[in-house]
Amino acid sequence: MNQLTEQQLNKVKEIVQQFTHPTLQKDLLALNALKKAELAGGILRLEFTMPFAWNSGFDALKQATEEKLKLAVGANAVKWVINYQIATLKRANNHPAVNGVKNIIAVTSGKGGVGKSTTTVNLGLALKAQGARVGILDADIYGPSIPHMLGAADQRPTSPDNKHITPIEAQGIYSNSIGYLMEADNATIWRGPMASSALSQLLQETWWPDLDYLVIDMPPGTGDIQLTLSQQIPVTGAVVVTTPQDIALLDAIKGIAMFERVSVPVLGIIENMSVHICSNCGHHEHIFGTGGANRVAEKYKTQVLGQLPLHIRLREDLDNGKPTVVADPNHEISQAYAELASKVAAELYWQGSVIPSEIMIREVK
Ligand SMILES: Nc1ncnc2c1ncn2[C@@H]1O[C@H](COP(=O)(O)OP(=O)(O)OP(=O)(O)O)[C@@H](O)[C@H]1O
Repeated sequence: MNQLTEQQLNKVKEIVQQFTHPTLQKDLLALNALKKAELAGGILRLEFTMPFAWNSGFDALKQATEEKLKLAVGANAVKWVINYQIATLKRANNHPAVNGVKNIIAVTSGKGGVGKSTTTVNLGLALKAQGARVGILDADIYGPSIPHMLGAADQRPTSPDNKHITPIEAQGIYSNSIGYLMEADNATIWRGPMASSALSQLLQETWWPDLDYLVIDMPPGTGDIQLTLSQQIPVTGAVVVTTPQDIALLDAIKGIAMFERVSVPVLGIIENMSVHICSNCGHHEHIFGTGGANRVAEKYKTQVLGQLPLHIRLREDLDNGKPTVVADPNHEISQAYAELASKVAAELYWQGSVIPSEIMIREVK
């Protein structure tokens, strides 16, 4: 039974409305996120529904408002509930959706070796930790490293109906990769014009479970394959991974230009190896310089979504098949990915337009 008086309910709403967070461009009431407020047996029960993965924001909300709420309604405790009804957003070039997949995030880089796969895996896992259902498609034909990074290199997908491939479930997310289908050395035969059509086929013919976000590790570079793929894949938004070095930044600019040419929205730049953190003493050192990604973002009217450190732990955990985000969720690296994931999920929502007919309801906690 709801024992809140109208006055108390208004007070609760006011406190919720006043909460601000970097991921919110509208307050929670304007977003229609507060679905229920009830007081029973001294416990205030608040139920929210959000259109993008928001567990970090929810934690911040609890921290900032719990004491005020208890005081306002005379409750002993607050029971917090968050549900997700993650929005499906408009896809580039109005492509039809991939079965089961609400939103596709393409992780790209203008050149190889900047940490695109590292970013894909940790971003995917961090999006899951933010409350979303996540898949990863490894489209990096030049080096399909995702199976190894997820500790699933020995697994092989099955095809129960001889038409579709069942993705591999590892670390709580679903993945598919050319790396699962053939030995690493043979993957190179996928180069050339057949690569892009084969990759589109892999995307379409994977039996994805219901996913809020499918993160795609795109092949590095800005050549024909990348261009064709960007045109073929129903991308919601692309992110460009770069390092602070000038040369990598120049390649990032080419990447941004390529997406603009094929009308794929660029969510922003992710600066990898932004600062070196010494694993012995924790000292932070900007070995590749500072501010470059910010300058490019400003010039090309985009934004820096996150800055990830260069840290030996990141590489070691990936080599061991247990990415840092799951191996040590409280590590400062994992915190940086959590921040990145909540920013990516929020930006996707705020920059996109919702396709109402494709909304599905799902309870998470
Ligand atoms: N921030 C980081 N800190 C420490 N090691 C990193 C970091 N980012 C990437 N690495 C390591 O650098 C190597 C290359 O990274 P990764 O495979 O992610 O690059 P990539 O851009 O996907 O490469 P390619 O484009 O050639 O596929 C890997 O061994 C990875 O563990």
